[in-house]
Amino acid sequence: MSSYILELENVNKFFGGVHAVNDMTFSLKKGELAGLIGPNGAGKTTIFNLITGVYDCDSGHITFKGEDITGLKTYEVIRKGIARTFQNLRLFPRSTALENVMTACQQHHNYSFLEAVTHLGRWKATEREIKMESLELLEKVGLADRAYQAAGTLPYGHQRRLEIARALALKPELLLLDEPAAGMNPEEVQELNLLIKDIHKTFDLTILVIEHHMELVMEICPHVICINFGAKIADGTPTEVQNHPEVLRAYLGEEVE
Ligand SMILES: Nc1ncnc2c1ncn2[C@@H]1O[C@H](COP(=O)(O)OP(=O)(O)OP(=O)(O)O)[C@@H](O)[C@H]1O
Repeated sequence: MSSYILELENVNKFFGGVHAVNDMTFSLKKGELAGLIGPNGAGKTTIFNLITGVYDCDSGHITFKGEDITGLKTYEVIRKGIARTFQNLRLFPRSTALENVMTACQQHHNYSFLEAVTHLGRWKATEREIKMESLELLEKVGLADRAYQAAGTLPYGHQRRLEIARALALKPELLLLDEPAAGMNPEEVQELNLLIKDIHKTFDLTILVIEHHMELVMEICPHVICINFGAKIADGTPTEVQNHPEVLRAYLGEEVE
């Protein structure tokens, strides 16, 4: 069996005339903390959408833990052990932070429809368990004191942390983070770096993080993949990628942070 947890093999995706993902091939080893970088419109989010079944690949294969997951529906991909956060937050803004996490936690617990509507049987004990688990996750991401606040009223940086807690509630083996630092100030970015490193270790996760800013990725990811115009242009250590002529060219005219 392959030692890779995730493998993309010659994956292609077109949107009309736009070749958004061009013959993409890369692999992640189990337990890696890897970064996917590239300029605006390079195809990073589309790759996440292909992995998570939001879009179908036009050709190529995606393998997770040795199993071909190409063409699976999003809920099936989640059940296999892949969770993600979104560039544009997808929280339930009127629900509390706790409720947002509990909703995701419920995926892993069983009680019947009848038990749910009557609040009898396994329902009470399970709900208690889900609440405890969710509170622990909120604590992990530094939001314990915000548990009962409506998600939509949390500061932006906190909402991003809440999205991470919600993704962790799905108990993934592979976590995909789509620009988790977007909209954060430098201090928040530093705190986020520590959080990503911490959850990577604590939850024994493989993490792939999309980042437009090189600095964040270079600081926390020992493995970096750089793409431009849908195609991979570099794949290696931060130093290898940072000094790669095509990467420098891709970022030329953009601020290399
Ligand atoms: N649903 C869609 N329909 C049409 N074109 C799309 C769609 N999604 C993405 N694209 C196009 O595919 C290309 C890659 O977009 P994508 O969002 O994956 O890039 P990105 O690297 O994530 O960019 P950013 O850093 O700005 O988020 C772009 O040209 C984009 O306009």
